Amino acid sequence: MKLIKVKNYEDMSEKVAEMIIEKIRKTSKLNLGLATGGTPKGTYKKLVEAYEKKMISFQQVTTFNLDEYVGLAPNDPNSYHYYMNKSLFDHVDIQPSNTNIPNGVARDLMEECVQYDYLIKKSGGIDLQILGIGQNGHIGFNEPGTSFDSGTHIVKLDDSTINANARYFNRLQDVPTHAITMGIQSILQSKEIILMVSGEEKSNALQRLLNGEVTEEFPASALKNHPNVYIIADEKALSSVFVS
Ligand SMILES: N[C@@H]1[C@@H](O)[C@H](O)[C@@H](COP(=O)(O)O)O[C@@H]1O
Repeated sequence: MKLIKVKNYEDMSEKVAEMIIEKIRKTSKLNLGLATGGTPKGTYKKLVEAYEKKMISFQQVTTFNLDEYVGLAPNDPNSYHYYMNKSLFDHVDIQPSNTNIPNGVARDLMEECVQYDYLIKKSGGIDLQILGIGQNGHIGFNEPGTSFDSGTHIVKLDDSTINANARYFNRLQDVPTHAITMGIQSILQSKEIILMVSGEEKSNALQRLLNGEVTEEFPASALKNHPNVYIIADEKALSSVFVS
């Protein structure tokens, strides 16, 4: 894992947007893995700005999102479909048919999981995967204890995740209890991974990732088994990290 230190959220967003822009320019057909949550929002804003300045086009980009809440339809303002449309897809020239997000209201959720992994495989795999991290070390919605061999699957969210994500909902009771997420193995199959970490509330997770052991009890530690991971972390996120 290569650690790139940046000053703050703004610089992290800028840096990751630059890395994505470079990839889009260099690759004739890019499969881009995307994350949601507060962390990548600034990056999506920078990508929209770059598109508006005609610096990039998304015509040749296909996207695969990591996860979606079970039970939230695409037009639900708290769904990750809605988030992606409002944060990125509605503002750039990506073909809607090239955007993929697990369907949290699929009639057969198990089948949806199988089909999602099949779709990624059929498209040639993900070239670059963007990730955030949960305070408990989750990536996507892979909670502690998830097998490193997991493909896309349905998860019951940890109470700590429900509490952490409640800030995006009107009421705690509105946060779904389950989600559909790409598995650890699905994530590790990506050719390159960028993990974004910003803010003090992520500093313990980053400390454990950098200095702790590889264990299914801390899902992000699986990234240590991948040959091509960049961690872009800001000063607040690095505030608990012991430098040896
Ligand atoms: N499923 C998402 C993750 O993909 C995200 O990386 C993480 C951190 O979210 P945030 O960036 O809002 O802190 O939690 C959510 O639960």
